[in-house]
Amino acid sequence: MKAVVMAKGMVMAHRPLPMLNSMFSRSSVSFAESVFFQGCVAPLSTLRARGVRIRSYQGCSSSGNGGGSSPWTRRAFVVSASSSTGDEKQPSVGFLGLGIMGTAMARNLIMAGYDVTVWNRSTSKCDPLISEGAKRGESPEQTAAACDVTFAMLADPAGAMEVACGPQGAVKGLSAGKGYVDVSTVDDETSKAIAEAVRKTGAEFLEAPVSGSKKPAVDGTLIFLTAGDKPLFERASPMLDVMGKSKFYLGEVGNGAAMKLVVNMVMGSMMASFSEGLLLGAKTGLDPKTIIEVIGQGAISAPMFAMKGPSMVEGQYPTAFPLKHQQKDLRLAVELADKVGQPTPIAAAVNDLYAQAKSNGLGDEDFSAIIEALKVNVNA
Ligand SMILES: NC(=O)C1=CN([C@@H]2O[C@H](COP(=O)(O)OP(=O)(O)OC[C@H]3O[C@@H](n4cnc5c(N)ncnc54)[C@H](OP(=O)(O)O)[C@@H]3O)[C@@H](O)[C@H]2O)C=CC1
Ligand SMILES: O=CCCC(=O)O
Repeated sequence: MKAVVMAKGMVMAHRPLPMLNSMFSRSSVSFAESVFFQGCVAPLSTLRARGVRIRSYQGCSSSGNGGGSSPWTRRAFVVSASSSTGDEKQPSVGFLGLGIMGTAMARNLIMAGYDVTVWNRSTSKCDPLISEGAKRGESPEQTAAACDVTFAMLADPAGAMEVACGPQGAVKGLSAGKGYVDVSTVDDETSKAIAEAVRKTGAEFLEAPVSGSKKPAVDGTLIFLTAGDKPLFERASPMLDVMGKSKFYLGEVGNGAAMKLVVNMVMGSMMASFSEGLLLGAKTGLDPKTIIEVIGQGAISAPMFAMKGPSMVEGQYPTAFPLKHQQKDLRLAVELADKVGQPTPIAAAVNDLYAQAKSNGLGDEDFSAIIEALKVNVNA
């Protein structure tokens, strides 16, 4: 099967798909970059007119290979030539909520050639994506009415409910044949309430919270934890593949939310424990950089420690995952545990710590700033 490699909306090379998959493995980025700089064959509009359709996406980071730093030059798409009739129309996509995650995810859909309409409460956040080819949605209702499938990436349960079911909510624009995919991290009850409202319109619902933070969102390597209407899962899969590296279908609505809360409950505790370790070691005179190195070589090594540790030692917390959202997830996890009767004393204690950090003004910092709350406690 022949396929097409594209970057920045331009065709770069035609190769058999298995060859492309190996060429564009994460270790062969330099080839992607050289292909990018050497050739372009046809613009995306020509491909669309010919019925070419995106099949999958490889997030090729150029870092360390001397490539450009612009997100436009850091990736390539693999698209398959469509059937000779080219009769499968690409769905139009709505994206509601352009925060840290939503902006990067919507951008990947635009770059993959989808017809994307974006909406955000603070409208100025739409502007960069509009200049990259998106249409401006007037409201969640109008966006959902205009699109085949609409994604929502909101801060919390209240935001997700407002955007789906509020006065100008997406539900008012939905009808049979459309789909609503909520990728926000919320609790199962919120997700079920949105599912019910969506399904009453005849549209389909999928919850699809993501594991992975700002960089995986930029690189298109998120992990989708989906549940809900299977036909919508199948219909949305090409879009999920553009934004992510894998996807799990977990059955009934609520299971995706629960999976996401389990992941983030563990993550919040890990970060708090790592912070305690760094501070304890430093108090005893150990070099924190050596602590990070030792941890990185053993059984408790984690990409998160390697990635965040060095900046934590410098007292820097560039926001990828805001601390206020980590606290929200711990709170929701503890509430879920309470509902199903599972003791989670560690998560409950860690939730209190994050809540305290949030009330001390750290909410908009990265969640790794939790170490600051422990410095305050220790010195108090
Ligand atoms: N950052 C991360 O690493 C990850 C985050 N998540 C989850 O994804 C979701 C989004 O996270 P992130 O992008 O980081 O968050 P941000 O805080 O950057 O963005 C939040 C978005 O929600 C919107 N919003 C909040 N409340 C409302 C409301 N009442 N009505 C309409 N819009 C609202 C904001 O609009 P406005 O711009 O107007 O404020 C903004 O678009 C959260 O549920 C988070 O837990 C999941 C995985 C990773
Ligand atoms: O929810 C935020 C980050 C989650 C993750 O990195 O898996």
